[in-house]
Amino acid sequence: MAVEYDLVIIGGGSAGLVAASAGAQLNAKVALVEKEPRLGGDCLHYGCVPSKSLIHAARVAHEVRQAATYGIDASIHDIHIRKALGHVHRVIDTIQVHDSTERFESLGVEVIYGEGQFRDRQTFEVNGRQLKARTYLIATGGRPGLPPITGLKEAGYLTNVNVFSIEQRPQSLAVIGAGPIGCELGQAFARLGSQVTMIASRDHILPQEEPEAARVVQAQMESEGIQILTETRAKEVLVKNGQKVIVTNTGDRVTVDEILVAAGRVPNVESLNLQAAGVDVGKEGIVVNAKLQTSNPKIYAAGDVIGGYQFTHVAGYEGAVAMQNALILPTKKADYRVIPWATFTEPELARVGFTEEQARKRYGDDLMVLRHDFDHVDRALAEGAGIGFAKFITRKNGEILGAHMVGPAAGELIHEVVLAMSYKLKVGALKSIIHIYPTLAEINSKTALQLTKQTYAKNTRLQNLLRRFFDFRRSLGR
Ligand SMILES: Cc1cc2nc3c(=O)[nH]c(=O)nc-3n(C[C@H](O)[C@H](O)[C@H](O)COP(=O)(O)OP(=O)(O)OC[C@H]3O[C@@H](n4cnc5c(N)ncnc54)[C@H](O)[C@@H]3O)c2cc1C
Ligand SMILES: NC(=O)c1ccc[n+]([C@@H]2O[C@H](COP(=O)([O-])OP(=O)(O)OC[C@H]3O[C@@H](n4cnc5c(N)ncnc54)[C@H](O)[C@@H]3O)[C@@H](O)[C@H]2O)c1
Repeated sequence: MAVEYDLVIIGGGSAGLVAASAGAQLNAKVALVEKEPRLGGDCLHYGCVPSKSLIHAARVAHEVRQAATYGIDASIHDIHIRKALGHVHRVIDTIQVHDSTERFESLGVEVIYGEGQFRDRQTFEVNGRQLKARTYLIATGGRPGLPPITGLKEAGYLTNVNVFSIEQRPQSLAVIGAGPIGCELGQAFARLGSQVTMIASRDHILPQEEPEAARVVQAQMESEGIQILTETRAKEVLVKNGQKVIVTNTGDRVTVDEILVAAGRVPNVESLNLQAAGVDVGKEGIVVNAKLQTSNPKIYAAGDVIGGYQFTHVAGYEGAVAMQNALILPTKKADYRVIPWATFTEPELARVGFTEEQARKRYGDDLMVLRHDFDHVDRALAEGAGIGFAKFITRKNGEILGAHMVGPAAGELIHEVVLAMSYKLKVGALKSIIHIYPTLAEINSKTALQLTKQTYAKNTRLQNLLRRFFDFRRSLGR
């Protein structure tokens, strides 16, 4: 039976938009279904873009506070959160043009606004229309998860969905969850003048990261006046005298004006009637194989809705892989060997590949840990940013297994290592290219040089040989 579309994509966020634009440019007939009245998804409206824009405003405030260090008399009279959020929304509006309906329609994508559901394995119904496609891509993303905290709903709370629309800056803010959302926004609000308390379930913040790198961020946040309660879980929320009181498992009581919940994400699957389509859902989201096919091989899924690495760049990559498999032949496997990411706190924390612990489990003693501190990078010192370090984990032969950077511009600097890992270059390649002086990027060559230094320090035979060689040459007098 003939069908109307080559590909129907459900969800117009990072994964769906990449798939839609690439699919249409291949001349396939593509429809894109989006439940909100605009394209862009979480990243543009409630995630990466607003958070990084607010972080920028917060950094300006922080730098004004630091100005005296450089002999500049400056002070903050007031911080107008609505104006800071005005900057946030101007950035969103500017980027929205790139993700506009008109742009996608001009590429040949049929954009349909509405929330639909599968009727059977090949039919998706939206706005009373029955769409029939040869293949589908589900890219409906996720939403904030709500931990089981008694009284939280009744007391009211913020999440990344409504925090960028608040009218007033909370004088005091508790952040439940110390993952990337909690840390980025917690530090931003603290710098914008809120008294912030973070409730962290583990013994340090950012538990997905290399622990010693996460601790550098934690120390900086604490030095800025953020209170971090570690190994603590929010259990209950009470309302007293118009304030919210969080009762924790350790018996602490945190009294605040507002609560920001940043305690993980859940996939958007409920409204799609996936059972009718034969699509299985697991604990993390829609279950896919390496080619991003669901249990119904004509239906693909990509982005946050499949769990895994929940980043815009990964969603876009998965969208492209799924689109190619759906439209051409299902031969391409998603390759997660080299996936970088960064948390945009200050200092930034960036990572690619294994942590030291993961690498040790896999490679045992065939491991080198190379480290260089930013306080030995001249440019970092010049900029008053000599905090943090780079740590590369390699095999003894120089194969790079992972890299962790915490410090100024870490999210930019990590890309040199990403390139090396992607093209299977050994760590020596980072040492041997000439880096511009004085740049932050020198940290890459300086860290890579540690392999040579450590190897040489252990090789007493070579050291003795060289000593004798130079003794001999001096004895010749020429
Ligand atoms: C506060 C915050 C900060 C972040 N910062 C970063 C960052 O700095 N860098 C980074 O890489 N990642 C960041 N992320 C993660 C990033 O936003 C996500 O990984 C990314 O948006 C996932 O893209 P997606 O296409 O899977 O989902 P989304 O972008 O969420 O898109 C899903 C789309 O599907 C639509 N939809 C949902 N259900 C339906 C339905 N039933 N029918 C039709 N449409 C539907 C939604 O409305 C949405 O438009 C951040 C996330 C948050 C919350
Ligand atoms: N810069 C970036 O790339 C960036 C920024 C923000 C978010 N993201 C993406 O969004 C995803 C979700 O971020 P997130 O920070 O919400 O989730 P997360 O899952 O990384 O962290 C949430 C933390 O909250 C804790 N928690 C849960 N219930 C709690 C309770 N009752 N009390 C105290 N702590 C509790 C969890 O143990 C966990 O450590 C991330 O995994 C990341 O992929 C990326």
